[in-house]
Amino acid sequence: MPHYDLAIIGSGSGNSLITPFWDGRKVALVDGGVFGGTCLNVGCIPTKMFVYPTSLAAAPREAGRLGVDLALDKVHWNGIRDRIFGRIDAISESGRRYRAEELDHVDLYQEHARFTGPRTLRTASGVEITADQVVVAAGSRPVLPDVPGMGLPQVHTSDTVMRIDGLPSRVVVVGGGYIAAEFAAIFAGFGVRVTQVNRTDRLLRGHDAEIAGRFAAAAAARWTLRSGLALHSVEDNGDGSVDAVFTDDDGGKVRVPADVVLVATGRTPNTDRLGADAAGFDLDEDGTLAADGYLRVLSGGKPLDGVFALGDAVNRYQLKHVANREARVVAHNLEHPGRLRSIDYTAVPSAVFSSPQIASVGLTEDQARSTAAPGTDIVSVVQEYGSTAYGWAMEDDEGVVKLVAERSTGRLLGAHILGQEASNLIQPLVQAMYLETPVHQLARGPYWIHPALMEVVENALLALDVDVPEDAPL
Ligand SMILES: Cc1cc2nc3c(=O)[nH]c(=O)nc-3n(C[C@H](O)[C@H](O)[C@H](O)COP(=O)(O)OP(=O)(O)OC[C@H]3O[C@@H](n4cnc5c(N)ncnc54)[C@H](O)[C@@H]3O)c2cc1C
Ligand SMILES: NC(=O)c1ccc[n+]([C@@H]2O[C@H](COP(=O)([O-])OP(=O)(O)OC[C@H]3O[C@@H](n4cnc5c(N)ncnc54)[C@H](O)[C@@H]3O)[C@@H](O)[C@H]2O)c1
Repeated sequence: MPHYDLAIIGSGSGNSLITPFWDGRKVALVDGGVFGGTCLNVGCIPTKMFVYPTSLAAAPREAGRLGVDLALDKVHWNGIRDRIFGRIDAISESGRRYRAEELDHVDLYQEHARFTGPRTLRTASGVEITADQVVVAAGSRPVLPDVPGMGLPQVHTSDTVMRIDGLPSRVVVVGGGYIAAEFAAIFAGFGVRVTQVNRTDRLLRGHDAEIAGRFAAAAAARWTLRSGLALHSVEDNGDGSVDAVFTDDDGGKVRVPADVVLVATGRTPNTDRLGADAAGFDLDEDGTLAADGYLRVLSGGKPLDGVFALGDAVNRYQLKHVANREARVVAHNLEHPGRLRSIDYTAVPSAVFSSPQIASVGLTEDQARSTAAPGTDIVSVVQEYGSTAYGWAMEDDEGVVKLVAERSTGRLLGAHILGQEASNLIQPLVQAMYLETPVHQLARGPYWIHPALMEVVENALLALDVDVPEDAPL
């Protein structure tokens, strides 16, 4: 039975735990999937490598409004696909080889494993591994609704849809979350007839209602949006195409023909396939591992020494920058058991790389108003890109910055941006929330470059009706 100083399940964010500290110590890295995990192979990176070319393909529509006639000649899907995965597959393989073959102190087990005790694992081939310290970085996987037709070759999740052969003519996207929004934009930008179907009227739940509403209006101008329909089945038409069949609130059937159906109905943590019960690990209601602030896994409500978790297996954000931060905390705690550091989830931002983009941090307006202490005055503002010089240059009529703050203190509670470069424009607002910089100081202290698109953020801050102290910068 091989014994290790450290055993890690998951080569995604878990891979970064193998720092020089472990040179001369024994490490087991166990991954039953593709080396490098979700973000590299089937997540953030390949999706964004499709988002950029699709934004170029959508340029003629934008340019025409500005007096520049552009034409899209052809989208070489297979060429784009092969360029993207030519890079990614090579990175995954060289990472795998480095761990498997070039590091004497690391053993890579390329198989599924289950816990048989808190620090004991059994791999699929029957190897028993024990370790002084263990990290669960097992990630999450797509969930498919339990309806007929999910096994048809035309039905995909985000794990497979990026590798399909040839650009389909018609894609049905099922779901109203991040993945649905991003892939609907990718395919629509490439000229595919996209129908996005959501169960409820509300896309991007969890986002500020006004931003989600504006996004839905913008999306409906780019692809077909249907709501109030639940997936009933996918049926094979026998000619290579399928019908995605939905039921409406009255039980009526709606059929949408498609060449590809992308099911994007959420992801579930891989903790159910881990033997968490045998290990005695506590699970939260959503299936994530329960952990304390030091990211030690709980058992019977108490932290297990030397058993840590990170990423989608333990947090509800399901975001790579959160998994990366947790990995830094866990790496420190593994190396310094006497000086544990805790994770800080202050002001976690996120972005949806759709068309238009959305970026968000902090509370929605509804959350701010409903959680405010009695007597607290909440203020908000919506500033249009089109109200700034760069917005005029772009003839923008979609983009907005929405800010939510506390009037008396000028504390920024939430920021929500819809439009071009939203994922970049949000960053000074993330900094302000993290560093607790009041709105009047952020707006009036630093210079903001004129006439950059970022002026829309400056103007939103200036327009927020917060109390400004007399000695505030002018
Ligand atoms: C399509 C898509 C786009 C995304 N885009 C973004 C984005 O733009 N920005 C962003 O911040 N986030 C994005 N995400 C989310 C992000 O990819 C994840 O939050 C992140 O990759 C999670 O990392 P992780 O280390 O927790 O898990 P993973 O990277 O999933 O690693 C877990 C690994 O554990 C292995 N494993 C699991 N169980 C076992 C077991 N029992 N035995 C052996 N091995 C096991 C798996 O094979 C896997 O390789 C996206 C996700 C998807 C699906
Ligand atoms: N840019 C990013 O940061 C990014 C991009 C992609 C994914 N991700 C992460 O991956 C996670 C998973 O993404 P996702 O879009 O799959 O999940 P999600 O939770 O964002 O959305 C799931 C959607 O599916 C719908 N749904 C659920 N069950 C359904 C059913 N049976 N029938 C019809 N609709 C159903 C829900 O109403 C919801 O609209 C996200 O939480 C996100 O954190 C992040």
